[in-house]
Amino acid sequence: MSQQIKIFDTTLRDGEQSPGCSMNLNEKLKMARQLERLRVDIIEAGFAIASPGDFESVAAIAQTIKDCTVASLSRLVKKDIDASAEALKNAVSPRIHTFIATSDLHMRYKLKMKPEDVLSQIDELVTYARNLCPDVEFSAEDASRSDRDFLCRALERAIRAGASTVNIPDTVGYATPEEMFDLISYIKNNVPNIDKATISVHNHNDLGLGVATSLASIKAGATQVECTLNGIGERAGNAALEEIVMALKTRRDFFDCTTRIDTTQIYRSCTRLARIIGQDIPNNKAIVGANAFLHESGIHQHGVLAKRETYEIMTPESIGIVKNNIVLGKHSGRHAFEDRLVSLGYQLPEEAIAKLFEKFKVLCDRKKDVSDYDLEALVESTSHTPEHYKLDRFVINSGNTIRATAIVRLQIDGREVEDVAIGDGPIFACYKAIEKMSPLNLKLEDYSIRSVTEGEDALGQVSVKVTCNGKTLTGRGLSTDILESSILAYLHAINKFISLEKQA
Ligand SMILES: CC(=O)SCCNC(=O)CCNC(=O)[C@H](O)C(C)(C)COP(=O)(O)OP(=O)(O)OC[C@H]1O[C@@H](n2cnc3c(N)ncnc32)[C@H](O)[C@@H]1OP(=O)(O)O
Ligand SMILES: CC(C)C(=O)C(=O)O
Ligand SMILES: [Mg+2]
Repeated sequence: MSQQIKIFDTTLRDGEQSPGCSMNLNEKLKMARQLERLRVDIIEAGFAIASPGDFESVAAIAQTIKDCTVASLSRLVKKDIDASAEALKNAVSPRIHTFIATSDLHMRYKLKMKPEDVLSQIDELVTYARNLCPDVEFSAEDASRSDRDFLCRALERAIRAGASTVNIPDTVGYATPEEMFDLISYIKNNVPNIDKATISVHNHNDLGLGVATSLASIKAGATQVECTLNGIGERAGNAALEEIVMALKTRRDFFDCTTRIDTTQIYRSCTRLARIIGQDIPNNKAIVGANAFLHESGIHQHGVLAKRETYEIMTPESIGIVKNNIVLGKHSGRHAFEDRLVSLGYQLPEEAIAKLFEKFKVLCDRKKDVSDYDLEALVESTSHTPEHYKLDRFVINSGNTIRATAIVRLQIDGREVEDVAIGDGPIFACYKAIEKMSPLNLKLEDYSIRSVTEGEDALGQVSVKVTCNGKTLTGRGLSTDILESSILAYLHAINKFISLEKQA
């Protein structure tokens, strides 16, 4: 019988450790609901001790998600474990995930602990975690660079203390696929009672091998794999969920493994994440890149026309790319609009649908046909952040021989405010005018624009990264006018800062 592999998604924890990928509470909840629809087995919701915001997100996800286990990360430290247990107290299926490094390098220079003390800490604190939660995962950080026999002793002690999952991370993406295969085989043969625990892997992508080492580990007998959507994560990222899942599905003949994943939710999950964090998926990204199912050259086109399988090993439909024959536009009514939202996987409250329908109608005046991409962009860019700063209107004077001048009028908490500024280009003139109206000390770190759809009336989505008081947040704006999208993106980031400050 095929082996079922558990998919442990850490987009909201390790993924969020990726620079510029921070998400606020609403964004994390939105992603967690999507991960539930994707049917991952475990959602790592955060690191509860890390900050009040992280604690709150773990607690909210634990409370909301019913069909997946919800995990919170903790160092092998009492107060971290307590924070995880507390944040997870309302979860249907909670998991405390606790870790400590087992490599000489980490123990000596980072933890400044003797190996024997690490083992005692495993005995004491895995037991402590197990008394607070029936499901405990233990990770041996930097396992792939650890002394194998010491690693086996650490895993043995963790299982004896009550861990039901032992995770063998390739923390710095150093291992080759063959080495990971050997390591998992060695652990299976040398750790007493290993059959009482699920063997998991968590592989990083520093050498671009994260997916390959994960698949090799599965081949050797690991039955849980930790991964993230789009492969986001610390440094070069983690193994990409969509690549692992589709490799197992497409090459079932080779791996003989299944997952619980609804693969038709993959495309939606990856694009939704990309929109939320404001990081585009590269065109050539495996599975979900824009080019993944395109055929450019004549010989390939000829082959695909003759028989699709000549150049396609999976179908776009299998990851949820669907063509729709009902065209949404200015003459569409609320029923068709709502129906399309549901088919795109959005279950929204009445007021949210009503607000979106209004925006949809405004968009229809500017755009002939509204595609699924437009609609998704509209939903994703509809801010759940209270709009303290709202755009009223703007006027720009710009040209190739003059510096740009922008007059921007805002509603700030209902008050009308206007200012003017000169800048290098129209966008930066607008940003300067906004900065003059705000007491915040804002610094634009990154700006990117992309066309969400095609044609003259395409929607332009602007993503900005802005730093203020040591925090970096992203903002997104969407419009058929790129100057308007740019202003909306900046205001979105400002509104997020203000909401964060009000929460603190
Ligand atoms: C491989 C990974 O992805 S691990 C997860 C990485 N993620 C994060 O670090 C994000 C969240 N982290 C944080 O918010 C903070 O680092 C906190 C709240 C956890 C700790 O903050 P601080 O108390 O200020 O400590 P700081 O981060 O500077 O240093 C880490 C401390 O934890 C210790 N530590 C690190 N890992 C572990 C562990 N697994 N178990 C026990 N102690 C550990 C370090 O030795 C160091 O101890 P010291 O303060 O006695 O020198
Ligand atoms: C905390 C552990 C599982 C981790 O993220 C790593 O080792 O990369
Ligand atoms: Mg990691």
